[in-house]
Order: sequence, then structure tokens, then C-alpha cells
Amino acid sequence: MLSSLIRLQACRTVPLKSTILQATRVPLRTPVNRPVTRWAPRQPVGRAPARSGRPVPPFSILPLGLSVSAVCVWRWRLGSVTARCEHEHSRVVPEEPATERLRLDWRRLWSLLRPYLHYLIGAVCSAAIVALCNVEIPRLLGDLINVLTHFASAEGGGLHFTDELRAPALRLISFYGLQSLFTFAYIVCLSYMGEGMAADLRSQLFSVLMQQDVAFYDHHKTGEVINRLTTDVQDFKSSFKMCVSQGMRSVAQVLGCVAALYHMSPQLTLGSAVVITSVISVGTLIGRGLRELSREAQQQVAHSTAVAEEAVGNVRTVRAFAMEDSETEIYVEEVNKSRDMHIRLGIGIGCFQAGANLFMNSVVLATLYYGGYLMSMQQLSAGDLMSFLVASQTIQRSLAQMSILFGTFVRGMSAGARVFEYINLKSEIPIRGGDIIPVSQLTGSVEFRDVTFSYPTRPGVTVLDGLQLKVPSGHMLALVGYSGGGKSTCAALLERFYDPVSGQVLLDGHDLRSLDPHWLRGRVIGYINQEPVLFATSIRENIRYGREDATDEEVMQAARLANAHHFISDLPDGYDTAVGERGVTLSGGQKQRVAIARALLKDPRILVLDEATSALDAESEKVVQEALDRVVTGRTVLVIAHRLSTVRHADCIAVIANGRVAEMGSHAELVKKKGLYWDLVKHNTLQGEGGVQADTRSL
Ligand SMILES: Nc1ncnc2c1ncn2[C@@H]1O[C@H](COP(=O)(O)OP(=O)(O)OP(=O)(O)O)[C@@H](O)[C@H]1O
Repeated sequence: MLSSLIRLQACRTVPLKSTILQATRVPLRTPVNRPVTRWAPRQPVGRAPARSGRPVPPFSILPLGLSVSAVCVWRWRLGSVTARCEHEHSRVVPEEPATERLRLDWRRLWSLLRPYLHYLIGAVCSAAIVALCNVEIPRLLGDLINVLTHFASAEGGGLHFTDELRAPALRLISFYGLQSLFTFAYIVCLSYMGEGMAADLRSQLFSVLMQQDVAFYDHHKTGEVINRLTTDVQDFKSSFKMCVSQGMRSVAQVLGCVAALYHMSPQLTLGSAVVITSVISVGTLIGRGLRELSREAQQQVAHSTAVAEEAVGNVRTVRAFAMEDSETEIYVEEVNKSRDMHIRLGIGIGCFQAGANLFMNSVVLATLYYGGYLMSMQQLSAGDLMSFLVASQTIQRSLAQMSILFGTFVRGMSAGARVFEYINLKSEIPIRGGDIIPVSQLTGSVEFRDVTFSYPTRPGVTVLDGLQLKVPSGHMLALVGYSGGGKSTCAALLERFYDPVSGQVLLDGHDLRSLDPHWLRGRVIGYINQEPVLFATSIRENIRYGREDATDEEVMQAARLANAHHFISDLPDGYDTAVGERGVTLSGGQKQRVAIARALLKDPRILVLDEATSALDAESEKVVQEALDRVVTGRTVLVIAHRLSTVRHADCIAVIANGRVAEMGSHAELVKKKGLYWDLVKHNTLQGEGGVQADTRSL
């Protein structure tokens, strides 16, 4: 499947994420049958002679209680282990760092919950009522059975059958009705509360993420950030809903049923507790082994996913190096490992389930046998046996739920803590706020005054070291230098993606830190870089990005200036053509021209061109350069370039080396100087058509 995906992905019409999901989910989902943990008596017990009038001596029912409790616990362990194993390998969860110990921010949780408090109260009350119904129903069933068995054993019993049966049957039906009604009520309340909270959480988180400093994204992987927005919020919501509904219900049911059993026989309840403890220990040991196996299998699925993601995401490189077969081999190997682990897990679960089933069925048989014996000795009525069995079953289900819930609770709380950790983040560079220079007074002069800068992720590495640079209004300054010298960093500081460690970046003499960043980026600076990023929407929307109020005529005007109008008009849907993921359906030159149109629509006072043409072939470069030459007129321009053709027309060229300006002057002056700039030209670091000779000849 991976090899066909690689072929498919080369066309890039299928979103990468969905492709990966299909690649990983389809072959890896190992069908594990949900264990049938429900225990219903297979034989009606009503035909045995009833002696309901007599009290049941506690000692005689004790073995019966012990065996039923043992069955409950076995089923509970089995249910929780297999359910956890299933849950764990039904999704691929990224490994959490072992050191991560986040605490849930309860104040945040409260503020998130407050608008939905009425739904929460409704859900809790409804769940409690359902739990009480679940406790009461076994008792009512017992009453009904007692009536039935009484008539079955009595002479001419059919005489007042309906009259006698009516009252307990009606009571039972009313409780069933109540149970259904409040089940509906708590599910609806929980849906309103859970979905509302999740939507609020996602909106808050996304808004916080959008406001984070660029530095935040330097040290947080995109996958990790998206994971908090999706999986973590989902886990938190699900666990919160489950804990409120099932947790509440299960606890109430266990307490209610235990109280009922205790009322029936205190000795039986205490005896059950002893058996429960010992059986839990055995079940825990086996369950731990299986969970470990499940975790390993889950990690293997994550490995194979990573392999698929890398291959499909870099399909052009794979194709360029003819590595399809090799990538497929690696993936198949990982998938096979995962298959073997899941088969081992399946065998483990199978053994556990088969053994537990055998044990449980024997115990059920023994219980019925001993129960029948007690009934024949007139020490137990059929109704009591029925009540006992159903109440035990309720306890069993509740314990199984609580066991699963504990894992869900822990996972949900840590997911919530991770989400709240991001929500509580504060950005150092605000998105809005600060002074705005009126358009009439804005000239667009730029100055870097003694700027020293290190990236927050590498505080020990000084990228700019006391940089001094001035670009007068309406002038074009070209930054050149060896790769990694800090040219793009200057552009990033001008956009205020980062603040200098010391020194100032000034616009019209104002420190950027005193100006409104929203106004600065939205109205003053236009930024065009080497790899323009387009969004998966229409060309029109892409050009309008950043100035949503622009009219269609303004959009077209910007496209004309950017030499883009012709090619856009030739497309079947014109400006409404969808450009695909990251603009994949357009050529590099076309994308660049759309990006130029987008930047122009803001009519920025300052243009930053960061190697805007260096990724283009000669033909595209000519068209794009023509557009750029037209749009730079009358603006302050900072151009970072690797091509002589771009640099030589600049009013001034600054050579950046070791974080400082090493040389400055016009092309002719710098070539005459035969310094660093001359070295760059000579070593072809600044590429020119016809090479160095052609350029020096033209001097
Ligand atoms: N986000 C970042 N986090 C940490 N270090 C960075 C970051 N971006 C760039 N650097 C480092 O800062 C230095 C300057 O990078 P910059 O991109 O400004 O160089 P450049 O002169 O534009 O190079 P090129 O001509 O190759 O694009 C490099 O050593 C680079 O590794």
C-alpha cells in the first residue's frame, strides 16, 4: 500500500494527513473482539420450588456469595484488561516524555466549566437517578419472580395471577421507564457540556497559539502543537464526560448494591471482600503483562506511522532518488513487526479470556447448583437468588467501568494539563498595542542601531553583533554575505518576529518596541520570501489574505502589477481557481507572483524581499523580476539576494559578515575595493548570468 501511496502522493491531490491515516489504519487495525462481559443467567430459575416466607440463614448463603463475587471480579479484571488493550491500540498516541509532570489548572477548569454548570448538575442528578434505578430494579425483579414461583407452585395458581402480578410488574415498568428517561437526560446534558467545553477549549487554545511568538514555534514541533489542539482536547473531553456520567453512576451503583447485599447478609459481604482482594491480585498480575505487551505493540504502530509519514511527506525526494522500493521495504518490515506483536497480544488476550471464561462458567454452574440446593432446603427463594445474581452483575459491570475509568481519568487529566499549559502561555512580543505613525507622516526610513541578537533557542550563539545599518526612505538596500551570516535574521528583526538582545531597530526614528506590531506587519511592511506559502483556497482569497476588505478590482490591480493577471485569467476558473495544499497546483514562478500581489495589496511602505527570485528558473525569474522592479519604485526596500542581477541595481549594498556590516557601498565601489564583496562575486556566491567575467566586464 505504501508504494501505491508514494505514486499517488506525487500528484499531491490527496491531503497528506488523510493519506497517512489510511496507510496506517487500514493494515494495522487488528480486530480484537470486544469481550462479552455481560453475565446473564442462561436458565430461568423460576421453576424451582419457592419458600420465600422463610428467612435465609447467613451461613448457608456465604459460599454462594463468594463464588458469585469471584465471578464478578474475574469478569471485571478481564473486562478492564481487554478494554484497555483495545483502547490503547485503537489509536496511535505519541509517546509522552517521561519527565512531564504537569498539574491540571483547576481554576482554568472551573472557568471553562462555569457556563455549562447547569448541564453538569443536570447530568450528575440524572446519572444518580439512573444508578438508584439500577439498584432498585434487581430487588423488584426478585419480587416479581417470587410472585411467579408462588403461582407456579400453588394449586389452581392461575386464578388471581394477573391481579397479583400487576403491582410488581407496574413498579418494575415504572423504574425501567425512569431509567430510560434519565439515561437520555444525562447523555444529552453531557453532550451539551462536553462538546461546548471542547469547542471553547479549542478556540481559546487556537487563539493563544496564533498569538505566540515566532520563537515559540522554533522549539515546538508542529505535530506536538496540533496534537494538543486535537487529541489532547478530545481525550480531556471524553474523560471528563465519562468520569461525570459513568464514574458517578458506577460509584452510586456499587455502594447501593453493596448496601443491599449487606442488608441481605453482612457475612456474605465481608466474605466477598476477601475473595475480591485475592482475585484482584491474580488479575492485576496477568493484566499488567498484557498491558505491557499492548504498549509495545502500540509503540511499534507509531514507528511504522513515522516511517510512512516521512516517505509520503517527502515523496518527491523519494521519487528523485528512485527509493520507492527501499522505502516500501522499510515500511513493510515495520508493519510486519507490528503484526507479530499484535498477534502475540491477541494470543495473550485469548489465553486470558479463555481461562477466565472457563473459570467463570464453572463458578456460575457451581453457584446455580448451590443456589438450587439452598432452595431445595427451603433456605433461599427463587426471587432472592435472582436479585442476588442481578445485583452481583450490576456490581461487576460497575467495577469494570471504574477500572477502565481510572485509566481514562489519569489520561484525561494529563491531557487537560497539557492543554491548559499552552493556554496559560504568555507571548513576549504582543500582537497588538503601541503607537501608530499616521500615514501622512510615515516616510519608511529604517535603522539598525548597534543591534546584537541571538536566537532564543540558541542563546549562546551571537548571530548579529553590534550591527549598524541605515536605509533612508525610498532607497533600496541589498544585503549580501556568506550563507548563515545573518541576512534573513535582519529581515526577521524588522518584522519584529524577535526583539534584539541589545540595541534598537528603528522605523522613522521610533523603536519598533514602541510601535503597534499589528499595524507594523499589517500596513507598513510587505514580506516576500523564497518559498511563498499559499493557503489551500482560491487565488483571489490568497491575494486578499491580509486585507480582507479589498475589492475585486483592487485584487486584480495588484495581480497586474505583479505580472500575475495574465496567467490567472488563462486558468479555467480565473481568480476562483483553488491552488491546492500550499499552492501545489501552481508553478514556483506563479506562486511567487501571487505572493507579490498579496504583499502589494497592503501597499506597504517598506518591502522586504528575502531571496524572492533565487528558487526560480531563468524564465520565471525574468517575469518575477520585472514585477519586482515595478513594485519597488517609491518604497523603502530591503533585499536579500544571491544574484548579481538583483544586487547591482540597489542604491546601496551591505556585506554582512560575523554579524556586522563588513563593507558598504554601490556595486561599482565595492568591486573596485576588491574586498569581501569581490570575493563573493569571484567565488560565484553571488551568481550572475555569464559568471564573474561577464559581470566584471560590464563594470
Ligand atoms: N529560528 C532559528 N533558530 C536558531 N537559529 C537560527 C534560526 N534561524 C537561523 N538561525 C541561525 O542563525 C544564523 C543566521 O541565519 P540566517 O538565516 O539569518 O542567515 P542568512 O545569512 O540569511 O543565510 P542564507 O543566505 O543561507 O539564507 C545561522 O547560523 C542559522 O543557523
